[in-house]
Amino acid sequence: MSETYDFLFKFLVIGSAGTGKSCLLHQFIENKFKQDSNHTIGVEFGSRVVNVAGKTVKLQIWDTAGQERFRSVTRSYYRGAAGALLVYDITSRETYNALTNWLTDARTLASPNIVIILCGNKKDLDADREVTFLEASRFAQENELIFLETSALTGENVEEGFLKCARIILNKIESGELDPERMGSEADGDGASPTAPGVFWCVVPLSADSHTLDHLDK
Ligand SMILES: Nc1nc2c(ncn2[C@@H]2O[C@H](COP(=O)(O)OP(=O)(O)OP(=O)(O)O)[C@@H](O)[C@H]2O)c(=O)[nH]1
Repeated sequence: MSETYDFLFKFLVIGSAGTGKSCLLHQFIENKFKQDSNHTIGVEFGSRVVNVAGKTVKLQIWDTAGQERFRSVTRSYYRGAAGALLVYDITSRETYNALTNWLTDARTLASPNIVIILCGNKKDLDADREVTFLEASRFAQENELIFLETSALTGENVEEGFLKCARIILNKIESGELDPERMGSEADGDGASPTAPGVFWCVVPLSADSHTLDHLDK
């Protein structure tokens, strides 16, 4: 089925294993919690068309495996991403401590201008919290990230995270701070323009249906 949209944004979901990346994507696409989520092998993919500030935006979202052994594979999917959800688990300091490495990867392999939303996931498990809201807010401020605590289980702030990211990218395009053509060329690394007018940083197939979850490398 054909669909029309004004912009196409490639998004990444990155962060350590077990933080809830696949569940966040599933909640955003399917509007429900993914029971029995297994470790992602390589990369999974989902897309959804949303309305942001009067524009139709197709989000193509790449959910990457957090396990170290897949790092070289997942890194190859960063190119051309306009936005990212950087996820840690509020009940695991280890996943919080790994954020700097993930951030470096996103800014070097995708783009220094990539818009990143920091998600402290599993907000529903407040009793087991190892990372305070305040320290993560400070980290976000120091690293120019937008910060939200989310719960893929209850759905709290999940929609907000993806939509906020899309809105910021759109604002930057409309204010001229981001130039889709120029950034697309840089991100693609081959000097080519985006494939169609209004398609921003498109390096992914255009044929995927909206509201689907496709499994790659599985
Ligand atoms: N309580 C709670 N559990 C969650 C939440 N999100 C995910 N989980 C659980 O956390 C575990 C890991 O979730 P996944 O979504 O598979 O984690 P991931 O980050 O995709 O993991 P990798 O694919 O290995 O990188 C699963 O047991 C989920 O049920 C949440 O918001 N709250």
